[in-house]
Amino acid sequence: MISSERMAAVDANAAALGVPRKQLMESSGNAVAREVRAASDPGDAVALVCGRGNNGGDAFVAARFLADRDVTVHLLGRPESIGTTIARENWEALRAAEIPTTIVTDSAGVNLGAPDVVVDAMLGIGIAGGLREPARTAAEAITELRGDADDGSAGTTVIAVDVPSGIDADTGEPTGGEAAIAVDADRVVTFHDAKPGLVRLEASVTVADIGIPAAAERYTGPGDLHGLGRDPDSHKGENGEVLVVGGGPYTGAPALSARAALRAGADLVRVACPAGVADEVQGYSADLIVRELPGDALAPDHFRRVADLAADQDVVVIGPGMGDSEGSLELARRFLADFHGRAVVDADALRVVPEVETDAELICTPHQGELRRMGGETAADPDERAELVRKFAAELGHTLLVKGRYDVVAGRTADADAGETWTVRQNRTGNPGMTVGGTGDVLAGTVGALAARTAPFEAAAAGAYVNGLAGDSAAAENGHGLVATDLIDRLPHALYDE
Ligand SMILES: NC(=O)C1=CN([C@@H]2O[C@H](COP(=O)(O)OP(=O)(O)OC[C@H]3O[C@@H](n4cnc5c(N)ncnc54)[C@H](O)[C@@H]3O)[C@@H](O)[C@H]2O)[C@@H](O)CC1
Ligand SMILES: [K+]
Repeated sequence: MISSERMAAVDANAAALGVPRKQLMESSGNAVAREVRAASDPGDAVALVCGRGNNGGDAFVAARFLADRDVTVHLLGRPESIGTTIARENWEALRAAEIPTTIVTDSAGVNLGAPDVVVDAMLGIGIAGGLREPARTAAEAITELRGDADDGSAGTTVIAVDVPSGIDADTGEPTGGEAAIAVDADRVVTFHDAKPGLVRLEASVTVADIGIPAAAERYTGPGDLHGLGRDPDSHKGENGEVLVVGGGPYTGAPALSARAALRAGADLVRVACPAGVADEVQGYSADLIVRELPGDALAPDHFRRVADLAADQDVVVIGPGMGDSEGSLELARRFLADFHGRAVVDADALRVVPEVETDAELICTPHQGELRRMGGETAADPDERAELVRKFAAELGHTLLVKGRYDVVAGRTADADAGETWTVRQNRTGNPGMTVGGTGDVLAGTVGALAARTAPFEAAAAGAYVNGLAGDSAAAENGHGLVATDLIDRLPHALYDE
């Protein structure tokens, strides 16, 4: 089962793996043609009713695969207004092949004749709101042709491409509201994986394999960055306020996390650190806002102050550079037990996570050694390791990002029917040069900034991906001599250039 949002991400990941959408469209169209063939005989009349997006594009391809049927392609809208290059190219291929087409510019122009089969390729997962004209009138015409399937009359068979037009693939409900018009299909050919909304329809559903490599789902890719876009009208603070709690024995770590959070797009980042190191932390960058806690190390009596500072933050990053003194660990314990928000837990703070009962949503970012210390297991085989991490995340009830040559990210994803499920994804970006100190602090800050804008699992997956990309770009310039600060400056590029 896959949501339309995830489907779009997987599609982008497939393109990055060298399987572009036009290739997928060829497979989708072929699958639609197979379904038409199964529902008709040679010579039968087939009307393909097409919108101007890629859903229509699938049917343009299907028409080429139906040479022995009497096909007519009805385009709803002017050819110049076809919205995507690949759909337009397939439209032009139809014209060049002299396959019969008609152009329907308004509702009065809807005339589907009396076909044996109608292919509904008006709208797929790109629909917004209720069906607009002329799609609305065409949907009514399709319903009329289909007749009352229950009375046994041999009406026209209606085959929907991906999802019946006017239906939300995620919910199965009409996109224009309960009473809105949508196509009633006999069959649906959907692509790659079942969609949650389709199981609620009466239509029979075929899931067609269109050649999306399993790696497009198993590994993070550019699609995992969807949904992180900033709203151009947003105000200061709306793109995230992050509090980094750390420092004491080390000063660089909290500063690296905080600067990474800024570069990953957070608007305001504060560092709460012991007063004894505050000047040094501040000295790394004028961009940082430093809040001092009395003494030289994080301690239990900082609890109230840290909780107050955290109260109005989107995300807290706790752990970088705090060390493992009992007092500092006790502060982490108390803070996490009391906290209700979202936090990235890194470095020495990780070891308290299994001991703490909390309502907070945690994203834990251990390396293999820290994972073991938390009670998690690891394995040499990547898939086995991924499954162990998935199970451990479910057991902890928190998102895990386990760093390694392939990072493993496991977390909760919502599934309308199954309730919550725990999913795992791996990340292949990054390189051996990143074993240098500080890259983990950069990752924690990056994930912190992203977790202010998207759900924990998505933030962890996207963070691992961009951190590795930034590392690869740093390695391209500095080889194995790369340092953690090289990554920070490359984060915006990794996140926002496609
Ligand atoms: N991996 C994927 O996601 C794949 C998707 N494919 C196809 O691509 C489809 C999605 O394509 P698109 O994203 O181009 O979107 P659609 O083709 O579903 O719809 C976009 C078009 O519909 C118009 N539109 C939107 N809402 C409307 C409304 N309420 N009334 C009338 N017109 C409306 C838009 O202006 C645009 O022209 C899928 O459903 C599937 O059929 C396949 O080609 C292959 C792989
Ligand atoms: K459709």
